[in-house]
Amino acid sequence: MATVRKVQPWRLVGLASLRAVSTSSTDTFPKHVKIVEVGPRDGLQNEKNIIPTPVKVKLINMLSEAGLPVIEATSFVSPKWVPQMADHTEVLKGIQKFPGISYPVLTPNMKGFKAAVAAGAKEVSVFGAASELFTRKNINCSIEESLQQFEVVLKEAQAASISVRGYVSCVLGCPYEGKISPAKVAEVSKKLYSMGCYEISLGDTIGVGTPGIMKDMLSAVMQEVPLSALAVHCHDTYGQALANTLVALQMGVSVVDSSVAGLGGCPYAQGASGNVATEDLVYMLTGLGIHTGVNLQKLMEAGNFICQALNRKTSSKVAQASCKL
Ligand SMILES: CC(C)(COP(=O)([O-])OP(=O)([O-])OC[C@H]1O[C@@H](n2cnc3c(N)ncnc32)[C@H](O)[C@@H]1OP(=O)([O-])[O-])[C@@H](O)C(=O)NCCC(=O)NCCSC(=O)C[C@@](C)(O)CC(=O)[O-]
Repeated sequence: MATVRKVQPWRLVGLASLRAVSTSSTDTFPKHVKIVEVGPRDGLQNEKNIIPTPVKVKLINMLSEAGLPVIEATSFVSPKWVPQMADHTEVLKGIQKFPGISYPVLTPNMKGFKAAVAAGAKEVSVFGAASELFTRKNINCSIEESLQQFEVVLKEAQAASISVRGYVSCVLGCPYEGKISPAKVAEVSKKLYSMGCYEISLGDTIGVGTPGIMKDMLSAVMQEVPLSALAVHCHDTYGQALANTLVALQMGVSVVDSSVAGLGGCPYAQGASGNVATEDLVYMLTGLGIHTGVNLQKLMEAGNFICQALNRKTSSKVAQASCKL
């Protein structure tokens, strides 16, 4: 197993000087980007060995210290389907809730929603897909049935003043169906938005997309859902996540999902690697002069902590570089 070197503050001096390298053509980018940190959920859900609950709680607390505005904490899904998330209640109850930070959790149905609310959730996410086969593999129903379940969750959530985010997976390709049409992504996104999801996160679940396809897909979705309600969620399987995210930013998207240390994958999308690393995203945004409110050094400490706990090398290029500088 790789040894994870500790991030030394002096190494960040090198990073700070690199940050001066910025582009002059930043006019089309948003001034501020909201980062949705999905590491504790998307990042850890696929880990084979059960991670002790205190490690998950400490990771989330460290990410809060780093200033991430949204940290997806866990999933209220079936423990038979995703054993790693079975400690959802303990995690959500155990973390320190920082003022101004949201800690959403995944809830596929009413059973998950009720358990999440009982554990103190103030925000939840429903998760659909633009692919019939992926929906079947992931949540054991058709797209239509999934939307019917989500509608019930949304009604209950609205009555309880709980915000709901909606995911659409497989927006740039599906592990079972291959190509997915932008029109299908737009259709599912529109339905989730019309039901009351305040934000739609568009997931390149298996990281197969390239910038041109991202542009076509976003152009179609933007006809149906306001730009201000869109987020992108790019996995980095083919090394395209930052490039795809950059295109989305150029098109005006200002919410980006990412995972500390680039951890992750989906149990129902074999071979998919983690999301774009939050460290790499923050580094790029800082270079573009885009504000995130995230402290890169504290973020790298959180990445270092979880990589040590998992006995694994970080997938963040920025964290790797900072250890070499
Ligand atoms: C949706 C189900 C539950 C349907 O699973 P099912 O087997 O069709 O459900 P069921 O209603 O027949 O229930 C089966 C058992 O699960 C229980 N159950 C039922 N619901 C719950 C619940 N909420 N929490 C806890 N337990 C639950 C239920 O009580 C029952 O227990 P039993 O009677 O056998 O003891 C299942 O398919 C499931 O849990 N799927 C989760 C899959 C998952 O978490 N995937 C990863 C997240 S999605 C993702 O990573 C993509 C994303 C979001 O990151 C974006 C991207 O990258 O594209």
